[in-house]
Amino acid sequence: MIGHQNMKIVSHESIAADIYELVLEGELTKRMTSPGQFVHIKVTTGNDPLLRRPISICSIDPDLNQFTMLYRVSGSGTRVLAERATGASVHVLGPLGNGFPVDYLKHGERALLVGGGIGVPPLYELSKRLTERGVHVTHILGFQTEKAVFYKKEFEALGDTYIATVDGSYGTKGFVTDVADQLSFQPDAYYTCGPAAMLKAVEAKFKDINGFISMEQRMGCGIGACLACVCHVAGDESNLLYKKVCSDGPVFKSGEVVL
Ligand SMILES: Cc1cc2nc3c(=O)[nH]c(=O)nc-3n(C[C@H](O)[C@H](O)[C@H](O)COP(=O)(O)OP(=O)(O)OC[C@H]3O[C@@H](n4cnc5c(N)ncnc54)[C@H](O)[C@@H]3O)c2cc1C
Ligand code: FES
Repeated sequence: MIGHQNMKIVSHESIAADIYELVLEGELTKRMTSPGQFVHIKVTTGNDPLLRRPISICSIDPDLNQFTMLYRVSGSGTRVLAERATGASVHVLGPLGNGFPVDYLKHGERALLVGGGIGVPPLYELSKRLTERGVHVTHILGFQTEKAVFYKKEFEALGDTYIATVDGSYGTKGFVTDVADQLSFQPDAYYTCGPAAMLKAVEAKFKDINGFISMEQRMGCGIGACLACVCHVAGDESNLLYKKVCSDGPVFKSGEVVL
């Protein structure tokens, strides 16, 4: 159920080029149950910027009432967020949207998790949940360059982890699909989050396998009221049917929406 709360910053640090790890504490954490959901953050106590920023839930620790987000500084809102110090609080609305279906796969089955850049974070909590169920996970994580790589060790602790960088400075040179071409097994399902071009390529590559795709779209309200985030339903020739990424997604079945 959606709630909102001023949550305390218990840790906030830079972990890669322009990438920050932010740990927040508060009772709202107890409502965070599904990996792939996101929160809508008010980055300051004032009105500039006015709009909240959607950020994925990366990891949940219900015992400590804490959850972790990873974000990239890309514009005015995330720049302000990066200046918030440990001990301060930020107002959080969430958890929002529908996450990845963890129970789709059974014990002993194989999941392929494919993340690109700032689409990697929600796959971490997902991977934890899948491994807890006895699902074998393989991760393919794509970044621009070595300095942008994050959470490699964390993913390696859960399953085989392959890194691709566009400039070849770390891991395989190229895209996540270049690594996927070399896989020696066929996954029972795939889960993916990242830039639209990557999602399209992954969906095309695994067209015979069921997959779950988390979309990133510019958002306003985050709760299904403003229509800022709509995307078209696949196969709808009238082009009149749409889904709201914030409340119908952000996770959709492969082939469900136009990427
Ligand atoms: C469901 C979801 C999960 C996301 N998870 C993460 C995450 O875990 N880590 C992370 O770094 N980023 C994530 N993003 C992208 C993140 O929301 C944007 O990078 C961020 O809002 C940019 O804000 P800004 O102030 O830096 O940029 P600005 O360009 O100043 O933002 C201006 C406006 O555009 C919106 N906006 C800009 N870029 C995006 C974008 N790519 N997606 C959605 N809205 C955008 C902002 O929310 C704001 O309303 C996610 C987006 C969505 C939709
Ligand atoms: S952001 Fe308002 S409807 Fe999705």
